[in-house]
Amino acid sequence: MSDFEYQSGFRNQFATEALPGALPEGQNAPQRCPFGLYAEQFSGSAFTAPRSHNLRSWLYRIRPSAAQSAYRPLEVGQLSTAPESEVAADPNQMRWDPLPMPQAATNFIDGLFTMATNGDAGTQIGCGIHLYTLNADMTGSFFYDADGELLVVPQLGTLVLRTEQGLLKVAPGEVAVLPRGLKFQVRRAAGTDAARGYVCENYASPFELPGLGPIGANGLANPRDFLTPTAYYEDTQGEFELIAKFGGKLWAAELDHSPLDVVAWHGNYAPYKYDLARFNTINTVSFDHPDPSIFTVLTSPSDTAGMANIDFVIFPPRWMVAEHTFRPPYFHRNIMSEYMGLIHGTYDAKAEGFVPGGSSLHNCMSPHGPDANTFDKASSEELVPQYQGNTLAFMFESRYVFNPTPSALSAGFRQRDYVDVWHGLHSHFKPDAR
Ligand SMILES: O=C(O)/C=C/C(=O)CC(=O)CC(=O)O
Ligand SMILES: [Fe+2]
Repeated sequence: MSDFEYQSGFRNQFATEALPGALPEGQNAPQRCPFGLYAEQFSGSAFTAPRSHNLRSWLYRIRPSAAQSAYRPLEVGQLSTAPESEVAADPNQMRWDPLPMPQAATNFIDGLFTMATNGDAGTQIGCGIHLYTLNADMTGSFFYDADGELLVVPQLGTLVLRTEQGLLKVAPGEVAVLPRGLKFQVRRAAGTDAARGYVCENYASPFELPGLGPIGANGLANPRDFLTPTAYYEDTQGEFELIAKFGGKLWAAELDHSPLDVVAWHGNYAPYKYDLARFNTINTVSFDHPDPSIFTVLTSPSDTAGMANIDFVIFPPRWMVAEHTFRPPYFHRNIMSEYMGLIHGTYDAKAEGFVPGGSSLHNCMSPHGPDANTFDKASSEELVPQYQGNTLAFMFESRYVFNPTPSALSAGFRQRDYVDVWHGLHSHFKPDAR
């Protein structure tokens, strides 16, 4: 039997037990739970949230989470202590090479590097964008994030996410979402020495599937392709550290047992993973380049309809068939701010310089689009159907302006000449020749 077993569906009312009979029957909090377990509710929405957005699970565990020491502040490392360390927003288009791989032993938490944040974790608006590089497993430590839900986008190396609610294996090309508050540790899957990727720490409304409007009942990311783990527990005593991110800072508490002691659980608040290759990509079969919203995988809405706190958008392998069209992304300026990453291959707006593991930032109303080489090629190429197979880019797009961190601004891996990619775009204007 594989170590990894999943239940299919997006935010279903799942029910899973690692020990048959561990889930109470017909109620959540019996006077005494089966097998002497403790009942604990784990909530991701206010109790009074509308039923469609009400998120909670009931965990049946060996010890309640409250059985831990007091918290003490912990050194923050490369993680931004939002908001004090934020610099003012910057309208410059920015691009970065990949974060260099670590030399010394570095686990997932040690290796987090904050690139940009917006909004504010305390008031639950906006997000933090982090990179991770790691070459070591978390063994004696566990982590939870009170500031936000974590969308993990591996770019290199396969991760094993050992969570309270079960085990997930996540490879490049897949993404995982770990709900706010979930305790977990990150290890490397067999065959992975080092790993690298992106994390969107969503301070606000949890990710949900976008509405499909006239697309209909099917398409884009389909609910059945989301996978939530089955219950897994270990009954391990020892000295463990529980690291929490709370209020932009790290804290630590001591545990005398592994917190992965949930024997059974039921509910709709749980981690999940999704294989981006399952995305049912919809695009033009006539002319013009559609807006990237057609590629939305998950959305975190804000209080204003249509203005996402964050949209998670991908640019997957797809056919390009548009006739009499400039096929790459058009030049544009948006109210939404865009943070991009590349998982593999090349992105169609950039002939070079935007590499796997790299990042770019185009803030509110800062102009951008294809580089000069891409413009020249796409303006004259023969418009035969073309399969764009070697590509997987993504975007964290937000209504809130991103503030790059001082460490991202001063990083050695920042491309300080990025704006030059548009310098070769000269005038072709000939008023007497249409
Ligand atoms: O593909 C699209 O339709 C639009 C995508 C974007 O807006 C992303 C960028 O603007 C990043 C970039 O060009 O580097
Ligand atoms: Fe853009």
